[in-house]
This record gives sequence, C-alpha cells and structure tokens, in this order.
Amino acid sequence: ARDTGYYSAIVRVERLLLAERKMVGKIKHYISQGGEVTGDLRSFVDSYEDSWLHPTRDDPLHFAHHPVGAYLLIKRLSQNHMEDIFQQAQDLIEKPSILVDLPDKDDLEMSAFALVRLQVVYSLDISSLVFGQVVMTVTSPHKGPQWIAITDVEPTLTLDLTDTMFIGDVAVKQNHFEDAISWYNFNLISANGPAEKAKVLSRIAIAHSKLKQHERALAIYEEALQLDPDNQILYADYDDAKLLAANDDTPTEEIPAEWIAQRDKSQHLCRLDVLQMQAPPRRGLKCRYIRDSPHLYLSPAKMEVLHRKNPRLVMYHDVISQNEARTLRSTAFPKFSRALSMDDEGRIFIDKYAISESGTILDTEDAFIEKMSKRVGHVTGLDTELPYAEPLMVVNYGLGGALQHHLDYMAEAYRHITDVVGNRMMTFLIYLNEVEAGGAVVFPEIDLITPAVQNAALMIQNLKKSGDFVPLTLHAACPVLIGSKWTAVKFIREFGNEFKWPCGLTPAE
Ligand SMILES: O=C(O)CCC(=O)C(=O)O
Ligand SMILES: [Fe+2]
Repeated sequence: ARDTGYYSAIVRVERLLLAERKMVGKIKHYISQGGEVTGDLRSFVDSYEDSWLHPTRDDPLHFAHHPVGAYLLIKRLSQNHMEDIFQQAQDLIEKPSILVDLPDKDDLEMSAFALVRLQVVYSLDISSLVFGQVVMTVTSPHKGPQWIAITDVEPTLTLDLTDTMFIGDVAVKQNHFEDAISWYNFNLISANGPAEKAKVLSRIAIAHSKLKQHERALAIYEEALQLDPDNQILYADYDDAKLLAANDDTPTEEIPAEWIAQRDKSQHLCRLDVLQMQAPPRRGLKCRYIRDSPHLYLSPAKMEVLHRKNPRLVMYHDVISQNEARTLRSTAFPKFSRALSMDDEGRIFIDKYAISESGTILDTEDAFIEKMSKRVGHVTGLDTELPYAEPLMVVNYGLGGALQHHLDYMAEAYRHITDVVGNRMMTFLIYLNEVEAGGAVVFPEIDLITPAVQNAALMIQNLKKSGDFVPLTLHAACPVLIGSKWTAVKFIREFGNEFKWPCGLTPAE
C-alpha cells in the first residue's frame, strides 16, 4: 500500500485543483499568443471551462472542499489519457512539472467510498447529492421526514448514472452492501428502459445475496427477468443465486465492528453537530481568562470549561494565531504519510475508516515547532519536552476522514510501556483551521459535541490525578463533510509532570 494518496489528505486535492487551474491558464495563454495545440489539448481546456469555472464563487478551493467536487476532480484527472494531456501541456509551457503525479484508480475508488460513508453517517439525500447539493434527511416522530439543506445546488457538480452505479459498486467492494443498495436504488428510479433497469436490479440482487437475504435476491432476479427475458447472463446469475440460496455456507462478509459502533454511538452526535451549524450561533461562551503563566500576560488564553470533571474537558480559545497555524501546516506537510492505527495487541495497521495523513516533528528539529510545544506547556502548566510529552503531530484529514471512537490513554495491557514512560495524562488538540461542516470531536459517553473552532484547542484530561483511567473520555472525530480539517496534537505524559499536577485530595479527582 502506498503511504500517501489524493483521498487521504484533502490538502492534496486542494493542490491538485490549483495545479490544474494554473496549467489550464498557461495553455490558454499559449493559445492566445498564437501557439498551436493538439485537438486533445484544446478539448481538455474547453471541458475545463464547462465543468469548473463558476463565476460566482470567490473561494478558489471550494471544489476541493466539496465531497462531490473532490470526487469529480479526481475522476477527471485519473482518466487514462490525462497523463498524455499533462505531458503535452508540460512540453508547451515554460516552467514544467507543475504536477508530479496524477490521481489513480485507487484515489477514484476511495473518493467514491468517501461519498458512501458520508451518505450514511449524515443521512444525505442521494437525489440532492447528484446535483452537488448536500441535504440531510432527518426523521422526527412528530413531523416525519424533513430535508435540511447544508449547501445550495451546485450546477457544475453533477453525478451521472455511471457515477452512482460506480459508487454502488465501490460500496459492494468495501462490503457496504446496504449502502450500495441505496445508490443502486437511485439508478433504478432514473434508469432508461427495461434492459437498463434489469441491469441495476441484478446489482441490487447481488447485494442482497451478500447480505444473505436470499428470498429477496431471488424475487429481484425474477423481476429483472421479466423486464429483460432474453438476457442469458441474467438467467445464469439467477441460477447461481438459487444454488446459493439452497446451500449458503459462505461466511457472512462483515463490516468491521468499529464502523458499526461509530454508527450506533457517535453518529447521532455527528449529525447533531452539522444540524446545529445551521442554527443561529450560541449565545455567550462561558469563558474565563487565565494568567497562570507569565508568558500569557500579553495574550491571555480564553478558557471555556466544557465539562468540569470526569472527564475534565476545556476549550482554550485563540491559543495560536492564523499565521502560526499556517506555518504549522506548511512545516508538517512535507513529512506527511498515511496515519496508522494500533490494535489491541499493539500491532500497527491501516484502518480503512481512519483516513488522514500526519507528520510528526521533534522540538529539536525546528525552532518554530519548539515554540509551539512550549506554548502548550505555558497554557497547561505542564512540561512538554521529550520524554514528558510526545512530539507534536500535525494531521490533515482525507475525504470523509474520521476517527473511530477511542481512548487516548493506553489501557492495562500496555503497562510494560506506560510503566516506563508514563501514560498519556492529557491530550491537547489544536484546531489549525475552520471546518465548513463536520469534523467535530464527540464524546458519546457524556453526550458532548465539541465543534472544530479555528485557533482553539481542546484539552482532554485522560487520567485522574491518581493515575486512574477516565473511560468517559471515549471520543471520536466526525467525518469531514465539507472543508478540510487540520489539527495539531500534543500528548502529555505523566512522568515528569507528577509534581506540576499535584495529587488530588481524593483519588476521585
Ligand atoms: O483530530 C481530532 O479531532 C481528534 C484526534 C484524536 O482524537 C487523537 O488524535 O487522539
Ligand atoms: Fe483521541
């Protein structure tokens, strides 16, 4: 597996979008100066004009931040003939190599898979999404289903029937059979003619077979055969399905347990966060100014207590400036690689739902990073140098990128490690930008949503002063729906900090 990809960090999609725009500009300039180009190159430039230029948009990154926009951009640039087009363009223009790599099939599949996940988690209405409009479906017991628009219709961002079919196929490939059926159903209502309908029905039947809903699968095949009675392949598939229904000893293809947990527990809070974003802003932050450290006299941190204790959760506002956040992002980007997860036995693996890239920078490597680490120390009053804290890690989430719910401290099984270096007593999570929709951190055990607030930091007290675990700190990062999410995280350890954080009067503290 590669360790970077266009789907695994939205910043890469941003760069792709800007690079394409720049290249098209250069080709147009070349043509306007009387330069000759091939028909392929000219139609590439023309199709760019048709599909992307949006006169009313003032945000140049808008299409990279929109899940349908990102999918369409990746689709467009992962077509086979693009490499040739880009080669031709580079030969024409003066400073070549604006683009190193074009997206590939893997990027395309994973950007389709992002749409699958976002559709489920946020209950997105597929028939709106195909017009580039993000609409959440909310069902209330009193009012029945309601549709809440998160974005407007985007006339340039449309998915056609080959896209929705492809997205369904990708869902099947990822064992998301129920979600696949949602996408295929859209094709079913829009299909032209009986043969096309029969083709979609057979895909739906396969998904039901995979779910071991054999009766349903057979009924759907029969419906398809009525529509397309001469289709021999359909007959063969139907026969296979009958055999399978009679004797199905294939193992059930299960979607991973963590994904189910995310659906049940945190999903509701993630949805609520996006819906609340539509509501008028909250009145009155409960803030107080702290001046615990002389370094903060000039710029006192605004502190908002989100949860007083067990777990103690605090939001510190304006802990860094816009400029500092930008420098952090650009310092870390060259070190980026796909974020890895660890299972209960301590083995490293790639979690197909935890889609992000990250870079870790030691304080000793970069004076600016050292300054930022010290800043965390000043705000928290703790020692943030190695080995008392882990090096600063900067993260950019990918398309629909999320983090399953987890605990930041290491559990009992890791005593052999934590006895040496101490456990993670505190998490200090700095938000390096604003996320347009999604990307909140939710605490399902205490029903708390903490939206991503630019330049603010979320402090999670993972351990009691006694060193005991605080399991109610269980948290998840909601999938990024619109925008790009950047964070910098510092895990602070117990050892070296035991005297700065004196023992409580009771073990419960
Ligand atoms: O990025 C986020 O919002 C959450 C990150 C997190 O929970 C972690 O890194 O442990
Ligand atoms: Fe965490």
